[in-house]
Order: sequence, then C-alpha cells, then structure tokens
Amino acid sequence: MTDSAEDDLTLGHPISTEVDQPRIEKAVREILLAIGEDPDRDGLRDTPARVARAYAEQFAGLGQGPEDVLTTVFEAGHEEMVLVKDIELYSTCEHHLVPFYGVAHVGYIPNAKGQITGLSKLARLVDVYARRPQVQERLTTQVADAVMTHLEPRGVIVVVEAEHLCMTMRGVRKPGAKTVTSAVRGDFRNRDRTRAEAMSLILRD
Ligand SMILES: Nc1nc2c(ncn2[C@@H]2O[C@H](COP(=O)(O)OP(=O)(O)OP(=O)(O)O)[C@@H](O)[C@H]2O)c(=O)[nH]1
Ligand SMILES: [Zn+2]
Repeated sequence: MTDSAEDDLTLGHPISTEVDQPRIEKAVREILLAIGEDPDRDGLRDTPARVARAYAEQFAGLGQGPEDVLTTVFEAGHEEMVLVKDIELYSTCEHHLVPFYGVAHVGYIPNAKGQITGLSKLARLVDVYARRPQVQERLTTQVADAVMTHLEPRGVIVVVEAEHLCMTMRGVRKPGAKTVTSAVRGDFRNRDRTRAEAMSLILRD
C-alpha cells in the first residue's frame, strides 16, 4: 500500500482530509506504552503511522455526506422497486472501536417522475455511513433517510445484517450471533404487501 492520497483514490479508498493522522500516531504510541509494550521495537516502530493511515480510511465517512455520492440522479420513468442486495460493509463499533461487518440491502420505489440513481451510488452511500464510529441501528436509519431526502422516492427499505467482533472476540463471546436491523419509510412502512414483497426478495438466496 502507498501513502499517496491520489493512489488511494484510484483504488476507491478516499483518504479523508478530516482525520488528524499525527494526533492518532501519538495516541497509538501511548496505547502501546499503556499495555506494557515497547513502541520502539522493530515490529511496532511503524505501527502508529500504519494505524493512522488505516483510521483515515476506516473513518473517511466522517468527511463525507450523502450529497458527495448521490451525485447521479436521473429520470428513467421506472416506477417499480429497485433493490440492491448483499452490499458488503465494514464498520467500526463506536463502543469498543472494533469492527462489525456484514451486508446491507437497500431498496426503493422511485417517485412519479421515475427518479433513480446509479446502483453503485447506493453501495457508496452505505460506505459513507459505515466508515464512521457507528451503531448498527444508526447506520441503517441514516442510509434510509439519505435515500428519502435525495431521491424523494415513494418508499425505501434498508436491512443490515452484521456480526459484531465486540460480541465475538471479547465480552459475551458469542461467535456467529447476527444482528439484523431494518428501516422502512413511505410505502414500505404503510403497505404491508410492498414490505412483504421486498422482504421476500431480500431473504431469497
Ligand atoms: N444497540 C447496539 N449495541 C451495540 C452495537 N455495537 C455494540 N453494542 C453493544 O453496546 C453495549 C455496550 O455496553 P457496555 O455495558 O457499556 O459495555 P461493555 O461493558 O463493554 O459491555 P459487554 O460488551 O457486554 O462486555 C454492549 O452490549 C454491546 O454489545 C450496536 O451497533 N448497536
Ligand atoms: Zn462494540
């Protein structure tokens, strides 16, 4: 991996300008000292800088908003449901700063003008909110609310299924436990049949 922000951008990993990397480096050195390690030994010497770069990527979403990714909105006259399933996501639990990861499913029904966005933009939107210190519930509602605001669809449904390492590698230690959260707006909230149709598509392999 290279340090160059330009190279990272071409790989699709924007480096946030908001993250204060020298400050993270100092803090990581302190943590290493606090756990009784020697931050100057060979294997750890570059670790504070590595962690700072990794955090810049992991938390790049703090410097972004939905308006940065939902840039392509066009009218295609399509008024039926659009559903992107199994969008892989990696986020960071804000309680323990360890990862939670899984998939998001994002569906919406365009408005009467048939306004839609590029399919990749929905995946980018998930990343904007995943690359922040998060709880799964907030991630789910933020994606739903952003689609509502920017596409003004007849409805949106977001389902997130994730495994939290804070429940797996420490604490209660329940590997395999999956948390499922959903947020429904508009027609998906008001119409049972519409919601049921989306859920059956989401649950189908
Ligand atoms: N609702 C919700 N809880 C989360 C999420 N990620 C982690 N948690 C929970 O946050 C809680 C924090 O509980 P605390 O009692 O403050 O912290 P703790 O002593 O480390 O808790 P344990 O994990 O039970 O050891 C835990 O129950 C975690 O499982 C999330 O995305 N949503
Ligand atoms: Zn946690």
